[in-house]
Amino acid sequence: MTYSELSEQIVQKQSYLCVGLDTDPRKIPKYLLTEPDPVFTFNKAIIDATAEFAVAYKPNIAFYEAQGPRGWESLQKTLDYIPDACFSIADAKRGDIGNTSDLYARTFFDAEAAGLSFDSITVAPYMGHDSVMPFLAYDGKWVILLALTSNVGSADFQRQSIGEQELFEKVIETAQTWAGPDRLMFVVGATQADELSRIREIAPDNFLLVPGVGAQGGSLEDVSRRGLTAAGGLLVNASRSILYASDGTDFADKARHEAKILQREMAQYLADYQKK
Ligand SMILES: O=c1ccn([C@@H]2O[C@H](COP(=O)(O)O)[C@@H](O)[C@H]2O)c(=O)[nH]1
Repeated sequence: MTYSELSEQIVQKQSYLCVGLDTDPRKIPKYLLTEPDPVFTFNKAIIDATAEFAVAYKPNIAFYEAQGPRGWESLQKTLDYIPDACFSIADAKRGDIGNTSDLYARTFFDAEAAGLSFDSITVAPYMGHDSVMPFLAYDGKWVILLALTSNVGSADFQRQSIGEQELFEKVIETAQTWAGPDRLMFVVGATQADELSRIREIAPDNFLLVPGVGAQGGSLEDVSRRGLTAAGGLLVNASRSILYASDGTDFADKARHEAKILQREMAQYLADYQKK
């Protein structure tokens, strides 16, 4: 999916909601466990219930890898089920020496390798340019680089000063020499909304993937007021608050309700941005 197609989806749906598919068999409604593939059955219902309000879906790969071969099968079926109009994100947080990153990129981008062809993958920047480049070798695919993450441990390294900058700023600035905003996004936690104005100064056009609203307590309003751009520029993720809104037979209805609440709020922030 291109930058302008993503931006058009945001306008069309009046939403920049990314639904995180962090599907844990221990948390899904018990009655689904008798299904041949409970994780896929759950994801299918969640996607059907939320597609009207979401522009992106983000399976977190850990939840699938933890299930072994069955998990990979659920992941592949889930990716195939995500509507073409929606942006898909493999939240895999990969990155290694180039030789190895190349295989990670093949795994998530080349359908002929592992059966998966995500639009994008999250990548850790710690090993530098040659660990990221193999992901950028795939035309039309996106790298979403961890910049300022939502967890408290982000202070350990990402907030450390190096010269005039903090490390996350250096990551954002340097990575922009590797690819343009049409191929490169950054992860910025919703819990870090205070830093968003500063981040927008150094990355005015890049989309930001923003996890941390809902279960982690980040404010959608703060993120939106500081992070929105003319193209939208945000994908705000919510996983647990949508997926596990109910553990009963009404789980999909409740998920839809939660997604709709977030979309309604987003529509308001988009309208406010246009008026600025
Ligand atoms: O900084 C980060 C980077 C990634 N995540 C991931 O996003 C979702 C958040 O889930 P919630 O249930 O909405 O809290 C999850 O997959 C994380 O691994 C993040 O939270 N923060």
